[in-house]
Amino acid sequence: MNTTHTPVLAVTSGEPAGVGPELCLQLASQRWPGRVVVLGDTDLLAERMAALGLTLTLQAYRRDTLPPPGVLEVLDVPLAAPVQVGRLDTANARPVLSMLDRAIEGCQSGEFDGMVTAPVHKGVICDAGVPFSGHTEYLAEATATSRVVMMLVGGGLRVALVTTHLPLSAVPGAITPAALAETLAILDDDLRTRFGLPAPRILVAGLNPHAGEGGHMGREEIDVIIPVLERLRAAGMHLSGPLPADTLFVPHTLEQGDAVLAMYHDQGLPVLKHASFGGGVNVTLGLPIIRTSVDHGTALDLAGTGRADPGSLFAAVRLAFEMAAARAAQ
Ligand SMILES: NC(=O)C1=CN([C@@H]2O[C@H](COP(=O)(O)OP(=O)(O)OC[C@H]3O[C@@H](n4cnc5c(N)ncnc54)[C@H](O)[C@@H]3O)[C@@H](O)[C@H]2O)C=CC1
Ligand SMILES: NCC(=O)COP(=O)(O)O
Repeated sequence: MNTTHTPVLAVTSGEPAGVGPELCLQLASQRWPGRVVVLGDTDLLAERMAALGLTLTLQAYRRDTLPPPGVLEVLDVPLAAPVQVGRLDTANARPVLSMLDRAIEGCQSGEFDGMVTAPVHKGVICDAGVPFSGHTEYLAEATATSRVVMMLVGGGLRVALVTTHLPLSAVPGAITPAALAETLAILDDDLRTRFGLPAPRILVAGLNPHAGEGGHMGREEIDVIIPVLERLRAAGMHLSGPLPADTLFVPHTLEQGDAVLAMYHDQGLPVLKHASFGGGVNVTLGLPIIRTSVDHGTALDLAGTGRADPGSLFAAVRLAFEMAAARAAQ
């Protein structure tokens, strides 16, 4: 690793009416192995700080000026409309996307070593007229990456998904041989290169109850999943499955793998969140840049109360620094 380089992370503060801004303020309470730059509206952050009785110093981010210890660096991304805590406003949807654009641009140019995202509200961005299904898909498009993989880490588990934010009715059609093979290739590669596992063992879930029960409860296992797994095993990957998803998560089975590949969002994430909510991290694999995120949403019900748990954001920042260090060491 280049010892003279101080790693810099961009942290987008997300939906301004939600808990993101106040969680970002709490980043100043921790010591980090590099610079943490919060992207958001400076006035809103100052307002939220005063409302919660927090005493810390906000300082405008300047790329070439190291901040004194203990201050929170802010890269100002002004909002379009005043914010009422807990109340969504479509007027602020585009500034929320501008935070992402600025962070992505900074990661691509080398200004930032990675980005960490506080939660956005997908619905209000769509209501503002911008089709948006999640950071994961937005980042893939913005970086011209044809496939990325969502993986959540926490509670001793790593759970990746073949499909992300699509209606349940569209899931079977999206489990194609290409989608499954590309997802496994990205997962296998990132577990080796970014998570230090030289021969990752992946537990692959079936799609249907009991992994299709020999074709009596669905044919996706026979028609798609088994042939892909056989092909990739022959190519050297360590894959188990397709395993019935209801028993895949029992301790005895989990011990036999380093990561789980679930077929869809609500097959994998409820288990992960049950095991780790408040301390889990969402990582986007397969991107040319480093991106981690919290495991929770905008929590509009908690915004402005100071009761939101910052544990997941802290874990996301920690992991992004670790990934940046691993990349620098390669
Ligand atoms: N990374 C992201 O940008 C994510 C965004 N979302 C978005 O957030 C919005 C709201 O989603 P919901 O399903 O309501 O999930 P949510 O995570 O916002 O809330 C679910 C429950 O968890 C609680 N909670 C959330 N964060 C917490 C924290 N830090 N500390 C303590 N309690 C916390 C909330 O108060 C609520 O009771 C949706 O638009 C969704 O798409 C959801 C997940 C991730
Ligand atoms: N359930 C995870 C989630 O919704 C986060 O998605 P993304 O915004 O990280 O794509």
